[in-house]
Amino acid sequence: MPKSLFDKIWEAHVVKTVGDLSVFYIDRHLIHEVTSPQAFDEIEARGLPLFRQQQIVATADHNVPTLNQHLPIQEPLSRSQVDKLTENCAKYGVELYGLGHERQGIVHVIGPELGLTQPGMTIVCGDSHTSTHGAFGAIAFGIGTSQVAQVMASQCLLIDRPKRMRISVDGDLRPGVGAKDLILYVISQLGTGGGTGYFVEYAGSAVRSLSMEGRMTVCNMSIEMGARGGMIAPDQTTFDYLQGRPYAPQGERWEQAVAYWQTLYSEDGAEFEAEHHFDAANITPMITYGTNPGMGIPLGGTIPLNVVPSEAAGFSKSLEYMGLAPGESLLGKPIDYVFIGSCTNSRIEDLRTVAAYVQGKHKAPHVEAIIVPGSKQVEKQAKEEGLDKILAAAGFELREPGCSACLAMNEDKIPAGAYCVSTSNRNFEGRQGPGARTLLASPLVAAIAAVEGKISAVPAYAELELAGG
Ligand SMILES: CC(C)[C@H](C(=O)O)[C@@H](O)C(=O)O
Ligand code: SF4
Repeated sequence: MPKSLFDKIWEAHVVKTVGDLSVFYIDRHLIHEVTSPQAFDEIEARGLPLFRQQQIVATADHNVPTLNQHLPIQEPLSRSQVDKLTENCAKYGVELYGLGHERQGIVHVIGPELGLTQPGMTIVCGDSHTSTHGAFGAIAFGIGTSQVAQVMASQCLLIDRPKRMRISVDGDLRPGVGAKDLILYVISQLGTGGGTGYFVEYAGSAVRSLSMEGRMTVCNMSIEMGARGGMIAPDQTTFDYLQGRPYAPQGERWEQAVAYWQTLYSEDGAEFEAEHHFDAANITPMITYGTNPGMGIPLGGTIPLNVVPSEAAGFSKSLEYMGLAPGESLLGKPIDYVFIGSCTNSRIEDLRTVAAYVQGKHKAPHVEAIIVPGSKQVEKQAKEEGLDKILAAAGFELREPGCSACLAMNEDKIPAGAYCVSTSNRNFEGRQGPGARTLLASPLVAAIAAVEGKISAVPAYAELELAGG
């Protein structure tokens, strides 16, 4: 029977089945300061050793400040979380890319960057956006804290097998439309529960044409439609990205690895419990207007006038929180903040996109524009390429790496009532600070909004529309 990409990796990692559940082997376990302390406590309380601590890699990202990282963390809770991680890693011999390390960064940015994330692997982390790593053709998913302890103790998880879904996007993405628009579009079509119970494979020519950064953006947001994870079959783009990275196989082992990775694709006739097809030509620059990532519309569109009765109450509450009305267009809406960052869009390509647009321009005076690179390496590369100067000249503040205002667990908060165009992945109430109003969009849409001081059309796309393209 023809196998899917998911089937191949799944079957290679099932140690044994117990009724409907499988003992599933984990190749890489990534940890951070938020969800690891309780797991370490449990290991400690039970007097267990870490089964394979060399397969665990840690970073400090959620609680780190993005200014003056060389100084002790001021905020007591954040400091204790990060200190605890450092202590636990030292005690248990876990490799840590902590604050001050030249390769520190958001866990989902540094995994791929270090070459820890590889095709065919199983990767978990106590973090929902672990789905990001699926961009390399891995089965990667977020787990709860008790499961973090389970993997620490056994390098395995007891889980049920998810159903398979394939989402194909074919055709060429239009100018000004990127990976973020693609995934916001898909989620707006399928809804935040559209992927529940499934593991998604993204396929089709539009997906194939994306860079690794773009593929990570897409897989990152799989969780926002309820999916367990997302994945993309590895190809030459994947191999080129990985070659020479610190943890990537070298020499003869590289050749062997590539030969194996080339077998990782869904065969013709492979079975999927659900399939969806989209045409890339229908995807426009996107923006969200509500308080879940499924509430997205084309940038030039209008907020729906009404929704199905079962969702009416939530819809009204959401619009009230956002200070927006049904039928309203977002174009021309003044904004207060622009946040470029998060594991969705804080990689070098994202910073390049922003810099290319803002070069020779300046942000609007009333807008605060913050760029938080995903990792020290992204920050370094941005400086090497001179992007820091372009961004500074345009009035953008380039900070130090971390999760930052994506979820405001550090000092970086958007004030109550303020509108923030954000390249992150969640627009929940209070996500960026109590009362903050988040509008999710691509780095390009965010950069344009910063310069214009209001939500504005993407020029390349608008011209195309005017030309009848
Ligand atoms: C703090 C962590 C557990 C959480 C997650 O699981 O996703 C965070 O990263 C987020 O994005 O909300
Ligand atoms: S950047 Fe945001 S979404 Fe990503 S791991 Fe950090 S808090 Fe979660």
